[in-house]
Amino acid sequence: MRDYSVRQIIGDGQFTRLRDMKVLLVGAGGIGCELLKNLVQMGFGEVHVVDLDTIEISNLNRQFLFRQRDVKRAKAATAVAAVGYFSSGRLVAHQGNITDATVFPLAWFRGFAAVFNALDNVAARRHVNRMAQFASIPLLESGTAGFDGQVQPIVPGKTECFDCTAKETPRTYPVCTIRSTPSQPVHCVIWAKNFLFQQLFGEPAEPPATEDLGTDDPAEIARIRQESGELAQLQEWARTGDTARVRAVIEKLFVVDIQKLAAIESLWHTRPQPEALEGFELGVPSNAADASALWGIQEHLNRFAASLRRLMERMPREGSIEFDKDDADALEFVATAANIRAHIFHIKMLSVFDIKQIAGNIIPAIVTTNAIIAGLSALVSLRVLNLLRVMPNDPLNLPMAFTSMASKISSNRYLAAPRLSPPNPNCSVCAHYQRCALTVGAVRCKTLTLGELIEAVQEKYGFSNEVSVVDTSTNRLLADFDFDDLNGNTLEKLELRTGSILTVSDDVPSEEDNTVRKPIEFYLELSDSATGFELIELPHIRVIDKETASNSDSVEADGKTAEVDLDLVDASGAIVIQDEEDSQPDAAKRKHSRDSESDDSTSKRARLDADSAEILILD
Ligand SMILES: Nc1ncnc2c1ncn2[C@@H]1O[C@H](COP(=O)(O)OP(=O)(O)OP(=O)(O)O)[C@@H](O)[C@H]1O
Ligand SMILES: [Zn+2]
Repeated sequence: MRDYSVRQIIGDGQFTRLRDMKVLLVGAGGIGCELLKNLVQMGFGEVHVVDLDTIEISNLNRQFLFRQRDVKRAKAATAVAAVGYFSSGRLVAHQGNITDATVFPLAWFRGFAAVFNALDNVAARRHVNRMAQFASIPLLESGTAGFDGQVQPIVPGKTECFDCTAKETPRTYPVCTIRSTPSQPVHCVIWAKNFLFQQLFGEPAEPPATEDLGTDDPAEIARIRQESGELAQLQEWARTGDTARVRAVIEKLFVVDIQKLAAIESLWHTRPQPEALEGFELGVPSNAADASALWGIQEHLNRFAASLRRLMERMPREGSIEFDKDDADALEFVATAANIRAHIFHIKMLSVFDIKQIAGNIIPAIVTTNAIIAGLSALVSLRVLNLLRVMPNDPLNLPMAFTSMASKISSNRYLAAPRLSPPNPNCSVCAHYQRCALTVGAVRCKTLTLGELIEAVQEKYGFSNEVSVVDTSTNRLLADFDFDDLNGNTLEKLELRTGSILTVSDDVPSEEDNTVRKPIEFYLELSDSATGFELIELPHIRVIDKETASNSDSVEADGKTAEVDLDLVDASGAIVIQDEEDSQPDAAKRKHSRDSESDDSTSKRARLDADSAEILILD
């Protein structure tokens, strides 16, 4: 009997519960295909799979539910069809973007016993995390990067959430390191790809502001500015496909510019001085082009000249060329330019293959890591769903699993399972606010004004007369203690709809009990079925005093409005909040101190969780 093993592990009674459970899997890629197979084999009663994408040929090497004939078909439906023949439960596929609140509203999330994330980007992960918090359902978050992988169980209110720790943003380098003082191969690759290739063949870009150059040295700033001006000439040659100028371009980039740079003595007290390629010769590229071998400088020069010529020839036809690692001319140009620059600056040269990985921001997906992580995610879910009776009263003792070979968490073990942390009191997603859904009839939305809503909230939860209301989903300030211009507008006019998140906060102590209320986030749901003529039905939640809710004294009551810069008004009349780090949650901006053990695992996790498309592997 197929269920035999699971029944043995969790017992017949618990297996009956599992058979009744409906779970959601988001993402049917590398981890998702493995996980779907696991969930079906475990016997969950109903599994829904969401994926927005269709199958690419490059997915076939690791997304084993897909075959050649499936290329271009929807991932979710194909994956479901592939496991259908051994499934004893109900399977439902959805092709769509999980962040689309009209297709996947909060009410829909509420129907699941647990959500499994098998995504590849931070934005979607963050969205599902927030929905799981609103719906109060456990989330099994997972991710892999090469040999590293991680599973984080998130139990709302009990363990830290995906946003409790800052996620790494793409790595950036000061302009001066890239343009003047490279010291690592990656600096040369970025110069070749993001600066040189972009300047010669890309859409014209704004020059960086002086304060962004990362240096105060006036001679160096003047040189960078002059170099940019001289590039205009090179751009003109590239744009018009003037291939007679190939030699002149090389002369400018690798001789004249380097001589000028070498002459700025202040730069070379602590670094080796670059050496210009004076008297270089150009020859014919050799036929043997092994991309994983290290070529000599002459071969690089020959190939740089040849790829430059080919790209120049394309320019009059194509207008501009965007860097694409799979465009052979573009890759050869960037790889050879990076290595010639590395040679000049006495930096190690790399193979074209290695440069392709760096320039394409590629970390190879390892099918075994995906399988291990999917297996752990499925196993941990038994604990999260209380199907295993092991220390059920200690949610922090759920294993958060890491593979550790590459992340060096432990040199002796491949897997590490550190204890979970409780929610970070400063996390804007799981701790800083209280949250609940607010259902308004679709018809009522056309008449209900913002002012009426504010009054109802004040009355129900004991807020003062000076509340502020922010539409967090679009970052608009709708009302404030000295901004009530929109109070007469209806929710419909304010373009509030299903999926809008309204944050209501207050800094003034309530008259009722002289305490300052913790801000509330309302997830707005418009319902066709909600009728009734009463104002609105506000959910019953216990409104906690801000001081008791948070034991941190460094946090302001309202992280969002505290950073408002009131200078932009949108079409609806709302004030657009100019938040310096829009994409970062409040938690990400604040330092979160922890003990050293969890610090270590946290920083590892931040690295693993970063959007894989944005990670740059350096060594
Ligand atoms: N917002 C989203 N809504 C639904 N599915 C998503 C969303 N964002 C990403 N996904 C899906 O999550 C899956 C992640 O899988 P994986 O990391 O293996 O990436 P991939 O796109 O399949 O592979 P690769 O990036 O290497 O081509 C993909 O199938 C992707 O379509
Ligand atoms: Zn959190």
